[in-house]
Amino acid sequence: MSAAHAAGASGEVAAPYGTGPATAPAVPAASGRKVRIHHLAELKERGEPWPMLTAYDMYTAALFDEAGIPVLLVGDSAANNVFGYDTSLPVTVDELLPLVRAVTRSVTRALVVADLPFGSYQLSPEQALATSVRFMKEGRAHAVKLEGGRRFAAHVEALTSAGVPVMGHIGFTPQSEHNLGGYRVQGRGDAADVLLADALALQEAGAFAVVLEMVPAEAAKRVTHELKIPTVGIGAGPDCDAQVLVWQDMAGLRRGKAPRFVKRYADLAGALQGAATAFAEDVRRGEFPAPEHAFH
Ligand SMILES: Nc1nc(=O)c2c([nH]1)NC[C@@H]1CN(c3ccc(C(=O)N[C@@H](CCC(=O)O)C(=O)O)cc3)CN21
Ligand SMILES: CC(C)C(=O)C(=O)O
Ligand SMILES: [Mg+2]
Repeated sequence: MSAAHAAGASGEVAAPYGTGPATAPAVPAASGRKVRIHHLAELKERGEPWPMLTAYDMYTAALFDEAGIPVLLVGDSAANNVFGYDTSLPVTVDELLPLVRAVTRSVTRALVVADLPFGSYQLSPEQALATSVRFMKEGRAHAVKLEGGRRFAAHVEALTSAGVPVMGHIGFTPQSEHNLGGYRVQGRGDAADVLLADALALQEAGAFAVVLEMVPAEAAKRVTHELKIPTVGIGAGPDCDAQVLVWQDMAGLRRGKAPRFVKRYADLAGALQGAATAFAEDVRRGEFPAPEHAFH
């Protein structure tokens, strides 16, 4: 895939789902209708994989929405990818809320999921609900996501009972990186049974989907087949019902070594740095502004 194609410059970004000629789309792709959680369940039934990306601001939210990404995640990975922290642990609800608000303001159809940050839900189901209500009321989020399996089933239950759709997240859970001993694959060998038990508990508690991060492809395949709700993989192989990436990784804005599970579809770092360098040179040479950029 060319960079121009990947960036949508050609205007022919691949239709991501449900656009077969005679069949009604499972997700209201170009119709302008809002994506709902039942659409995602329908995609699983049809065996149609769907994409999810993070978004943290207006332009990315609007572009990804127009590109037909049905679900956007305002990740707590904003810690790393917006605020410049070295882990996702320090980011707060007060830091994430304005990003969630910017994204929900900028989409017409994507389902926007707000990631609950470390410390904002673990204390109790009540704390999880209070935080989620802020993301829904102030951020206008459509759903929330939290990390953890069986131990968080009560939290998920409290949210879904209150009308808050919940996406789970198991496998490698970055908010527990110090407990898990760093960025490591989870669910190898016997731990695959733990992964499945956690996934089933989240489904039972009412989660509408579950992220599987950095788990062996075989374990993710098993969980995907055992669950009625969709699995969303990141470093979890090809058999998940959906795939998610952090947008700055996918678009090559973040520099340095990307995790193995990342595929780069563009070189935004190169493009942006090239633009800034060209602008700087123009100004230093007195070539910008030209007459057409000035008022006469
Ligand atoms: N930009 C970005 N992308 C992400 O995918 C991401 C974040 N930030 N922040 C929050 C979490 C942290 N994540 C990460 C970050 C790095 C690796 C990583 O470096 N993985 C290596 C080592 C794996 C190993 O040691 O087994 C890899 O090669 O995949 C994995 C997950 C996923 N999330
Ligand atoms: C990587 C995704 C699943 C995430 O949780 C985040 O971006 O915060
Ligand atoms: Mg996250």
